[in-house]
Amino acid sequence: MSYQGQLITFMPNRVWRSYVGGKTLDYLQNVNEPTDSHFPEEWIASTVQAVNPGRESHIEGISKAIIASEPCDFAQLIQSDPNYFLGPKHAKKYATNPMVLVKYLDSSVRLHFQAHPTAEFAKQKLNSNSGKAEAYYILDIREGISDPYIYLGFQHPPSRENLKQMIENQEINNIESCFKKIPVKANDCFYIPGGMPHAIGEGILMIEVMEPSDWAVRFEFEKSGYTLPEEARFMKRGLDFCLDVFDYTQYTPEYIQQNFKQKARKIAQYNKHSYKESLVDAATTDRFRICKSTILGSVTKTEDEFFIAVVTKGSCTIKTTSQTLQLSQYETFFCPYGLSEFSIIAEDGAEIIECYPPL
Ligand SMILES: O=P(O)(O)OC[C@H]1O[C@](O)(CO)[C@@H](O)[C@@H]1O
Repeated sequence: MSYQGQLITFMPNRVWRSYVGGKTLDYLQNVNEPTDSHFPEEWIASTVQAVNPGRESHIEGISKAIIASEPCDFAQLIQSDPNYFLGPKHAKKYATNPMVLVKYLDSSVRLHFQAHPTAEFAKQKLNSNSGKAEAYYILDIREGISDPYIYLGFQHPPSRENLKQMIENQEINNIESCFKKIPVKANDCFYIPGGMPHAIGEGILMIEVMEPSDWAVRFEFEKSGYTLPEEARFMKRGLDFCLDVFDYTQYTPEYIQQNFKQKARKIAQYNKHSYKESLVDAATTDRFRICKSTILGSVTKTEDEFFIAVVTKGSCTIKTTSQTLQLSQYETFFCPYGLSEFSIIAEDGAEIIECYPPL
């Protein structure tokens, strides 16, 4: 088959969201007159369909792979050969679900406050195998943003009753004062467990890695002049049900920096200046893993699992037995399980973020 022995690349796959952004993604995708819009995200190698209440007629989220120069539904492609794409061990455990979702997220406004269920909550109460733990790898900050930040966990936790009242009355200033800004900069990586209330600040370009679901408790209803429909707020289950999703623990900013900001750990040395680091692994979560490969010169890479990759710095050429692929900064690819060895040449250096499923 024409996909064998090759890295998989994709058509652009922008997804509608209730907040705005995406101008940088427009620019990267050579769109005429880049502008911020309701398409602030690009879903990468995705087999997940977006849930956008009110837009059910638009089927979006699932990537189109490019196979023999033709677009091809990525979920169907994996279903046609899960042992090749995902590997027999993964396929036995998770069937055709890659179990990891990767996005570019490009915010021009602060996102609405939200919290996602843990996998345990999703299994017990939502009849779903996945919650939505997530991780952010910060790529860039827009010009003019002097204090890039995320909100992460309550620094001044409200009681459940108090939170309920603030949400019902949409007391956004009071909700915001439950948080302190957690500063972020390029190359930072944060882990956001299910249950943790959060909001991504304005002007941030990031790779977001998460469990493969679109579950969200959105507790701020209006953003950029758009009001979320009722069914987009509380997972169609009501506020009381959703108040159980929240982690009400008080986390100081120092605790967040020490415990949720990831520390890179070297796990392989390819040559003198080329190595692989782990950013998110079993020490942090059992939901997905993230690594970063830094390549200078020529390296032969052997992997015994599939991954979704983004070239975050520099550029490189990747050679397999049947393909030579030139990749520039911010280009992406999927490496199938069946492609166990390939070489990467990066004379001027490259960094690649690699996103892996749970073990
Ligand atoms: O509420 P919306 O418009 O679906 O946007 C939610 C976005 O926020 C995130 O959950 C990040 O916190 C993204 O994964 C998601 O796409």
